[in-house]
Amino acid sequence: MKFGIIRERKNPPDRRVVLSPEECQNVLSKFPKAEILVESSPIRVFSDQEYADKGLKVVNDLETCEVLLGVKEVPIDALLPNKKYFFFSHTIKKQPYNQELLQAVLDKNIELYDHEVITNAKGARLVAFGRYAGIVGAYNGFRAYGLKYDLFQLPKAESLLDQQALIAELKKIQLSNIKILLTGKGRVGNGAKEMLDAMELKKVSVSEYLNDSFEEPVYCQIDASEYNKRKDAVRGSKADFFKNPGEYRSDFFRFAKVTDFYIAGHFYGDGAPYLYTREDAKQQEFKIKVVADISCDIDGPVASTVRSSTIAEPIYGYDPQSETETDFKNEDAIAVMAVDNLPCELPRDASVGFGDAFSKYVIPSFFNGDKDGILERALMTQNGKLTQRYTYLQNYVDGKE
Ligand SMILES: NC(=O)c1ccc[n+]([C@@H]2O[C@H](COP(=O)([O-])OP(=O)(O)OC[C@H]3O[C@@H](n4cnc5c(N)ncnc54)[C@H](O)[C@@H]3O)[C@@H](O)[C@H]2O)c1
Repeated sequence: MKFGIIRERKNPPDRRVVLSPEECQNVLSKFPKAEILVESSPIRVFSDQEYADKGLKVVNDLETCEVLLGVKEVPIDALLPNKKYFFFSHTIKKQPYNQELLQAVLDKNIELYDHEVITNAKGARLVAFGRYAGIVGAYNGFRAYGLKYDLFQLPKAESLLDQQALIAELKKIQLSNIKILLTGKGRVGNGAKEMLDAMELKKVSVSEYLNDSFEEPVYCQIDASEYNKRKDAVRGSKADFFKNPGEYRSDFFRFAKVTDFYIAGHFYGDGAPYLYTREDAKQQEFKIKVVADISCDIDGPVASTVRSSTIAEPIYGYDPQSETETDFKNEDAIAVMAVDNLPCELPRDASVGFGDAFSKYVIPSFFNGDKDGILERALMTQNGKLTQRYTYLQNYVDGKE
């Protein structure tokens, strides 16, 4: 089986890669029937030379490969017909901007495996960049906090080598006894938690967070059952909330009243209540003044996120009273960090972590007859048609929605 590591071609340039030079070596040593070619790239976080140094062939043409591995969407004119491709196609939610891409995939008889739908039998995702979004998002949030109050100036994450370098910077800062709230206990939430723990911040329970005062900065990590409650006052649960989000209302305001810096790392499901609305943010008691919104749902559950921001310009201000954007340093402004491609700021670590999971869960499937069904579940297109699991995209492909 011949794999090809493709060059990323999307703009702005993405420096990440599915398999690092070391991970390629691991794959080759574990699977004697595997071959890997690497398409030359001037922007990849690992240089052509780093691959060559590990004995890999760096080429300009992947025509002889059967399986092509990439991260971001492949531009239509760069798609090679009749190949198996892995990348994030951003089509499973019928995203309008990638409708033509999915049509082209079908026209070119490509077998598309989307990273987002690589799952185990229970439906849990197996390969993702979320942890790195959490790591960078928490860091960027502290950076925003320092800039808003002119307390300290952290360098941009993208200028630092890896997670350890980010942690080293965070350890230098002095914080007063602020309260930091973190929502989400999945990949993103726990990535952010890694950073808070590395800073040796004290973790407190919900009741301590809401009721007590501290002599040092503290944080509290909460999940859906803590920031939502059932409308009928019956005791709810996370599982019940996932099933019946419409039966719940937000219970976030009690946290908003005591929080200085909020890190949003939850998933927001359709039909769930907003954590805080524009009205909530207008209230005198609403205390939050810095938000690192890693979840980054626009104009929705975290109302101050009126747009996403960019790695180049990561912070903007939201004025709750006028509901408009303003200078984030203004006294009444909420400083918002809502970068939607955070893992790109830590391309080396993100690629290593992603590749580790990819070679553990996906590569073996090519050599064991896909005994766990991983390839079968992730395969979206075959023989110029959507596979059974993805026929719900037919109207989208036909241009009817
Ligand atoms: N800004 C970025 O660059 C970036 C990068 C990656 C992911 N994200 C976003 O971060 C969010 C979290 O991603 P993740 O990988 O941590 O997800 P995850 O599935 O690993 O964790 C989701 C968390 O949200 C909670 N949750 C609340 N309501 C939920 C619901 N209805 N369904 C499922 N979970 C629910 C879960 O309990 C859990 O704590 C997603 O919205 C994702 O799009 C942003």
